Amino acid sequence: MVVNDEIYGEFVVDKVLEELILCEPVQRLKGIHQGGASYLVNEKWNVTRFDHSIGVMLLIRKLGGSLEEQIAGLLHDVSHTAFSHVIDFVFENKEEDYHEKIYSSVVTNSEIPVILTKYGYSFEDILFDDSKWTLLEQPAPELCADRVDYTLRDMYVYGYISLEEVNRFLHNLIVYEGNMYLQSIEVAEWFVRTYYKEVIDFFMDPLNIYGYDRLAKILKLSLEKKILNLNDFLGKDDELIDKIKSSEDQQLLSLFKKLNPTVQVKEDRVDYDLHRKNKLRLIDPSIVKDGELIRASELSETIRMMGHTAYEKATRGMYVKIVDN
Ligand SMILES: Nc1nc2c(ncn2[C@H]2C[C@H](O)[C@@H](COP(=O)(O)OP(=O)(O)OP(=O)(O)O)O2)c(=O)[nH]1
Repeated sequence: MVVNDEIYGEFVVDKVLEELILCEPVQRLKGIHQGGASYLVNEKWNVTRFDHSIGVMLLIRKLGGSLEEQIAGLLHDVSHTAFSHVIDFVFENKEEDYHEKIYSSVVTNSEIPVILTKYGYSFEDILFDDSKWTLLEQPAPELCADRVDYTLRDMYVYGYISLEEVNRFLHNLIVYEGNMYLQSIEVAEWFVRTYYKEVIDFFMDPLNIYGYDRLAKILKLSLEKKILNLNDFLGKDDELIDKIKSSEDQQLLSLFKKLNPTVQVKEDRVDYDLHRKNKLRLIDPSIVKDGELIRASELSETIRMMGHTAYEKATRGMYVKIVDN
């Protein structure tokens, strides 16, 4: 099977990956938007968990990761519920990790174990201990395939960075003692700037904050009214919307009308209708220099400044005034 990705290019993938890509739990991710409510307030903010999962798998492969780690990368988000992280706002889950809590049950109850067993792999060994996949996941503030892919993909597709810049970054990325690092401080500065465009400017864009708030309210109310049950969240975004709309509940229908791309909102810290904080996400990648690892912030005043600004903005949160909805 040939997989074509707009960031990493074209690759022929192994039979086991092909079967996993085509299985229902992975295909379902085509109907789960990466940015949750984002596509409802801006049609262009439409990256899916499928695009990201393929990207993570290919980035691991590009960096020489094993087939097992590529499998773990492809499947790492398979338990994301409809609208991705919006569920964390429905349940006021500050760790934003609902999908991780249900991961083993979603995988175990799917066809994934049978596929992996058929190819001689143990699904528990590959999928239930991320700590051995050092390219796939690393605690912040380091880089890892998950964090790098969602940043490059969202920022490239939404028009904030060019493919040329992405390629310059990818050429600078190396694997050292099993982890990914950068070699140049200039490239580290570019990535840190891009990461904060993603997790501060984009996540905290007043329109995104508004979309998350409205959609979380709609979903919460739909659960309370028993129009949705928790199992429905294992379906796709559109299926949930259809189920809510077909209930013909007037309160929910009128809330939905106010969730659309013509809404106008702005930041206003004095006169505001909503305020929200996201999980704090900070980045400070290590650089490999003469066989030694040095944190980028130790080498760059610019990176220290960007970190302070991001910390301030994230801990203050976003105050949103609804201008017209
Ligand atoms: N618009 C928007 N998108 C979000 C928000 N939170 C997460 N996302 C989307 C954008 C990214 O593509 C992606 C990042 O979340 P993931 O579940 O893929 O990564 P995770 O939270 O494990 O990343 P981390 O370890 O914290 O770097 O999800 C949010 O509050 N607003």
